[in-house]
Amino acid sequence: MIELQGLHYRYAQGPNLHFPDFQLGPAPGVLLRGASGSGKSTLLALMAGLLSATGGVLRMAGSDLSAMNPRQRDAWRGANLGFVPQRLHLSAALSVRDNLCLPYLAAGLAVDGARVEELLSTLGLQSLAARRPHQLSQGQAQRVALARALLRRPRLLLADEPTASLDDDHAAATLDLLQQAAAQHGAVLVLATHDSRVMQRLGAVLPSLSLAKLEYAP
Ligand SMILES: Nc1ncnc2c1ncn2[C@@H]1O[C@H](COP(=O)(O)OP(=O)(O)OP(=O)(O)O)[C@@H](O)[C@H]1O
Repeated sequence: MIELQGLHYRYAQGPNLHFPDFQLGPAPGVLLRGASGSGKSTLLALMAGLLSATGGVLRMAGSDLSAMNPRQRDAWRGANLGFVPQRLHLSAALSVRDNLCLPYLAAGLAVDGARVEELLSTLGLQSLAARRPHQLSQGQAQRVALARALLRRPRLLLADEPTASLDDDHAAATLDLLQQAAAQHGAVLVLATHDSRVMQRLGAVLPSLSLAKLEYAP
């Protein structure tokens, strides 16, 4: 499902990041761990097909992303990936329900109203569907972002530092929700974090891919 071999990425004005070889066995997901600046967000962007590797192999859900051009990666992303970003990027002008319709419209697809209602229901958002994002708590807004990520039945669910700005109780609830939602919707969870609370809560359930100190190009 996920395989890294000799993967590296060089920023034009920055470091040459080398990622460890890795293969995800039969597990419900993986934790991307490492200190600040070790490359977690970069690896997540490579895994999401948003960046193109400088070299090496990156296989995700049966596809070699490193061999695709940007257009192929865009198509792959739409079909296979749900992304919960650190900043949720909900549209302030739209209701919760319309925020969930937006990805279909942006992709030029007909809105799957039944799927929108299903996610509103399974994520406990039905009573909030007419509200706008500023009328939600942070946890509720995060659930909307999670629902949005799951809309198109992704095989992979990527989350970037989902507990970064949360207190202990909300962090625990968010991790449980991500894990349950991924399992319920049949997606493999990839969670980037440097939060030790994530390790404490999910370390026994999910294997880790630990990023080491940066290696700069000679
Ligand atoms: N656009 C860029 N240009 C040049 N260097 C960059 C760029 N983006 C990131 N870097 C560098 O690449 C390295 C990895 O950054 P990255 O954001 O992937 O780390 P991270 O582990 O996600 O950090 P954090 O936990 O602080 O978010 C850092 O040294 C960073 O300074």
